Amino acid sequence: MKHLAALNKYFVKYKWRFLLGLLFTAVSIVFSIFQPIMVRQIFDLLEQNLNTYGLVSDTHLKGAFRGDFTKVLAFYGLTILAFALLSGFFMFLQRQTLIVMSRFIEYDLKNEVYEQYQRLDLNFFKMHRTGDLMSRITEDVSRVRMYVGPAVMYATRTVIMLIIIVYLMLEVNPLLTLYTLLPLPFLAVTIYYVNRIIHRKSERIQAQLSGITTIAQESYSGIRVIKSYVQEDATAEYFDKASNEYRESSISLAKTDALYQPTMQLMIGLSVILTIFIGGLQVMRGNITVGNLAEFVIYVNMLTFPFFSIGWVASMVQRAAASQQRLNEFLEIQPEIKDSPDAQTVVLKGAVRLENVTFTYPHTGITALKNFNLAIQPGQKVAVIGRTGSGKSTLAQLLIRMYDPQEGRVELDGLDIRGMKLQSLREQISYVPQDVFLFSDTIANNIRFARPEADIETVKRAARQASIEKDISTQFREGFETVIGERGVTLSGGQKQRISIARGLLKDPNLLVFDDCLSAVDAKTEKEIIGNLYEYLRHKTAIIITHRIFSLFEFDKIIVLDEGAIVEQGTHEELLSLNGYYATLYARQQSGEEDPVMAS
Ligand SMILES: Nc1ncnc2c1ncn2[C@@H]1O[C@H](COP(=O)(O)OP(=O)(O)OP(=O)(O)O)[C@@H](O)[C@H]1O
Repeated sequence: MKHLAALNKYFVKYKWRFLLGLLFTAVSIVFSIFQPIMVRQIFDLLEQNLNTYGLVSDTHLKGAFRGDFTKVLAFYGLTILAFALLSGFFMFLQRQTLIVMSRFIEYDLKNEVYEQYQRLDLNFFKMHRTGDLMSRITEDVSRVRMYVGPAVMYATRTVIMLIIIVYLMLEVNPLLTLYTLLPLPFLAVTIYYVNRIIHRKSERIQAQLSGITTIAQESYSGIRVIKSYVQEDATAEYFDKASNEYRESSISLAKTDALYQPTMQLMIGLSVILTIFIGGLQVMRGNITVGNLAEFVIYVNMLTFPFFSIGWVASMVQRAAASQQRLNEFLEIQPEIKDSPDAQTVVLKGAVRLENVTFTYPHTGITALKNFNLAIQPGQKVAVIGRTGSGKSTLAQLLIRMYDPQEGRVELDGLDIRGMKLQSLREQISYVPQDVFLFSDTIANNIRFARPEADIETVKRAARQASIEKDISTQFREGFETVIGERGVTLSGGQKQRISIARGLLKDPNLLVFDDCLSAVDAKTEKEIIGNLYEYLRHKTAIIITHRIFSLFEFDKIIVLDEGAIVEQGTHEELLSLNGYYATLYARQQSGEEDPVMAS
């Protein structure tokens, strides 16, 4: 329960809505209480007057008596109706305040969780599964909403109702009150346990459903592989097995559900029978009136839902507490990569320096860079070449401070990047990653991702520089407004890479890092892009990570990485004359051979 205390700030934030909600609840209950009181009065009136009515023999007098009595009954009927309407109206207001408040809190909480996701560093995401991350923002938040909304609402209703009704009942007859209330706690306990069983079963069904969804999703996205390996039957069998398990669980839940209602009805029925039986005896003894008995029967009916909701609310609160505990733990995580208190905003010119940098990925223990040194002057173009897994991408990740090195320092313009504001640092570096990620949005919006205010001409210029403009305007009917992604057009690997390059170019900073982002582009287009880049990068610093040697591009420096350290460096000519790894790679590339070392 203590975990739920974290939500109190929201009750304070929405205090007026909350207090009004409580007031409406109380008013609605007060109006509903009049109904049994009025019924009691009608019964008592009937009891007292029917005997007298039977004794009257004069037809004229009998008629007048009946007329008056009908008027009284009509008055009571209309009053009960008016109170019921008023009670209903305030119940409506109660939901409009308390349930609406819970929706506001849900919205705030989702934003809080989402903002925390944005704050956390890459390491966190590497260590958690996407499914778990998604369930925090969906399932956990909605379970917590059940606490701040329905649970609070029903709990308040139950408490107020119990106090008023039990007081009224005790006023009439304490013994009858005891007997009437006796079965109701059993009802609450039963509901609590049945709810737990239902919840456990629903959880299992939910997990199975998400398993089925994953299988279906993978089958759709991997349909080409499935078909080409003729695995349709095997995949269908796999799906069938998962689907069958889901069906079994659903049937089991349906059985429990089917028992739920009748059990409840049975308990309520028992209560009513007990009330009538004990109450009847009390009436015969003259302790209470028939009106009291009728009043009690209505009270029992009015109390069943509150008792029912005790069990329900208890399991809701329990679930919400578990979810809130997970959320609290998550919200308390401090990202390792964050602004230091004295972090500076910088304007970068593009000087890069890595000094004795050693970096080990925390969750795998793989040391990707060892005692690494590199110095780049503003405006220089540097190529980074090396076999797969040699640490090239890691170098890029360290420059944009996705990770901090365990040893050594990374400096830009002579300043340790740990002393710079993260936003300022990342805003001034264009990083074109190896794995392209495009959003399900228009091509133009994908390109202007870093600068949403960029006009279409700027977008087109960036596309032209990345040699993708022609493809966009000639191949897609809606040009730059074409939506890409699941429900839009599918782009080729090379097209995606070039859109990603255009996104990086449009940002237009002084320092650019291209991480093997021309691997899916054909030789002719590659030549074209390099030609464009040559001009674009004239006054900028660029680090181009690549598998292939761009002999057309005159690099100030080419470094060859192996196992996290520089093994060769120099200009193209210098490296050729070394006759080492670079020279071998160049010779293979010139003769059109695949590089066996690279592919290893
Ligand atoms: N996010 C990560 N978490 C853990 N280990 C990683 C991560 N990224 C890379 N590594 C490991 O660090 C080493 C260097 O990887 P890196 O991605 O820097 O190599 P690379 O030279 O860019 O390779 P490629 O050319 O295949 O992209 C590899 O052994 C790799 O397995």
